[in-house]
Amino acid sequence: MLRDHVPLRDATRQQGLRSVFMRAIADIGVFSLLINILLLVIPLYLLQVYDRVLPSSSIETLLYLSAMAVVALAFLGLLDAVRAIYTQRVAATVDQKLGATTFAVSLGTKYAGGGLSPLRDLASVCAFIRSRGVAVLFDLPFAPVFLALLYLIHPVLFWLTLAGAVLLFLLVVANQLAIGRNDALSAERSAAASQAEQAFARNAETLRAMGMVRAAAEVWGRHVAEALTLHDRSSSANAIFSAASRALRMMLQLAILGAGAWLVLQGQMTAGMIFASSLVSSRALQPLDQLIGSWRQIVDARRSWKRLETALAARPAEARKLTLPDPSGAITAQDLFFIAPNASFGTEPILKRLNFVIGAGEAVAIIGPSGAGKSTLAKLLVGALQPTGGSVRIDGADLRTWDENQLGKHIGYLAQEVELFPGSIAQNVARFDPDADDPAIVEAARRAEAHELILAQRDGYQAAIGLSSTTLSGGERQRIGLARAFYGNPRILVMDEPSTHLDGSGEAALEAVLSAAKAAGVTAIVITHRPSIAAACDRVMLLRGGVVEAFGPSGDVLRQSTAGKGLPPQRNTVVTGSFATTIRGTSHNVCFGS
Ligand SMILES: Nc1ncnc2c1ncn2[C@@H]1O[C@H](COP(=O)(O)OP(=O)(O)OP(=O)(O)O)[C@@H](O)[C@H]1O
Repeated sequence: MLRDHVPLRDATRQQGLRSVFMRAIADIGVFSLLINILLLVIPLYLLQVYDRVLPSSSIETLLYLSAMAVVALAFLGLLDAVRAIYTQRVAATVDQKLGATTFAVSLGTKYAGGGLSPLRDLASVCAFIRSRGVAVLFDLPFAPVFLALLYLIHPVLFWLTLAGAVLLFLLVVANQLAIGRNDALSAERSAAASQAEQAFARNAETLRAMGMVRAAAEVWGRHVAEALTLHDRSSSANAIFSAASRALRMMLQLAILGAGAWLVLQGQMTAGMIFASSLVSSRALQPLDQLIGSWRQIVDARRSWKRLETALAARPAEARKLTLPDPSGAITAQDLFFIAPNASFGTEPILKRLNFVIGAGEAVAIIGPSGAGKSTLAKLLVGALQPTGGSVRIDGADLRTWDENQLGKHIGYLAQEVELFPGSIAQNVARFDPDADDPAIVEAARRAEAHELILAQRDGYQAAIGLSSTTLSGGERQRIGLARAFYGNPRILVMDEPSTHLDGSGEAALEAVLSAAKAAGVTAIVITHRPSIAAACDRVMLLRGGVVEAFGPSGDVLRQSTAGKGLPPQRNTVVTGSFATTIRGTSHNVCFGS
């Protein structure tokens, strides 16, 4: 569970991980050293049996040697198991230390993995740490030690094995060249397939209703097919190189045996040395051979780690922020400027140097045509987006200087698309606060006029919301989202089109909500296309093309917007009641529309 993870603000987090790695490298290094020493047991045993036991026909020596070898091999097995368990623990520690931060990074907007989740990268790194690949890397430095031993047995055997090692190394390089690019492309295509799958699954009903299932399957299938083709290509190459390296190793073993026999015939070696050197030579080459088998996993893990490290490093430093006095709710925008983070050069900014002040306890409606930047402004005001330039200040303090956990409790935000999360309705209303008390949940629901509709659900407040929360209607979701925004009596309430799904009574309820908020001194900002809701506010801000075109008492601004005073000529507008309504996508003028 997240709560078991180290808190995000632990300043020593990265340092802690480094010390875990250093300690793990030292400990696994010691285990590997002992394991590799014990790997010499069988060659030594053979040497002793051939060169001592057989010439002396001593059963006693044989039994004694065998007992020693069995004990040593049991110890080897134990060490191998301990090393494997230890690496599992290291993986669990990495997961625990980075889990919460990685989760927070995954909530960020853009990730270098191009669709890959940082959590998937963390999982891939941890899977690698748990795998045999780590043991291979730790065994690799002992290969030269085995080579040196061979030199002591006979230089010819050493040169022969060294030549084999060079050939195996060339195979490792060729293997990487053959599969490296394919693997990267295959990962990209898999990510695209999984993105498409998630998007299609979220909108399965639309796909079915409009007969798009086959077309969607084709789009998804294309990505999967490309990924599989690339994966198959690199897997085939990897299989060929693995087989070639195994064959090469066996041939080398044969060559060592042959060369050993020749050296015995020349009187330069004993018979026992033939078998001992064959085993030592195979130990020297084994890590290189295994390296080819584990290569893809090593490369994947390295790539994942690099991406993760970059993303974690790019996270703003989390120095402890001073707890400021609770906000009264005054908002100031200073030269507020926003351009989409991934925008190409020359792209028009979404918001262009906005300057305004909203007093504590004021109710402000933001109106404007589609694409004016209203939702973007709402996100900037609640800190969901960071401004490209300028600042948003709450009670005079830049949003960036507030402790987000402290400020978050005083902000209620209802996004345009209300998403509820898996859990009960009560948990959703209480923002998953583990210490939430029931009266506060009910109070928030009542203020959002959601209490009755929640009670009408089969399990009331305990009703479970699934992954897609489709059992609730759009209006029900919106009211529960509103209750969530009200939870904890926030000082600032930002609602992005809260009336989208509301019927006439819902709209009246929303007006009542606004009046109640005003009476409680809450700063309420509401983005709306409904004239009655805008009229219920103290002031109205008319936003168009990323600039504030008018900001004043609601009556004045609403009159100005309906009269089209000072605005470009109207096109395709429909007059409803006393207000002109935008037909989306065609009008450039009037503010109210569906
Ligand atoms: N992440 C983004 N990347 C690129 N462009 C964006 C991004 N977010 C918003 N935009 C663009 O910024 C403009 C303003 O969007 P925004 O959602 O703020 O408008 P809006 O006034 O709330 O519109 P509506 O009334 O339709 O909800 C739009 O043209 C939109 O395409």
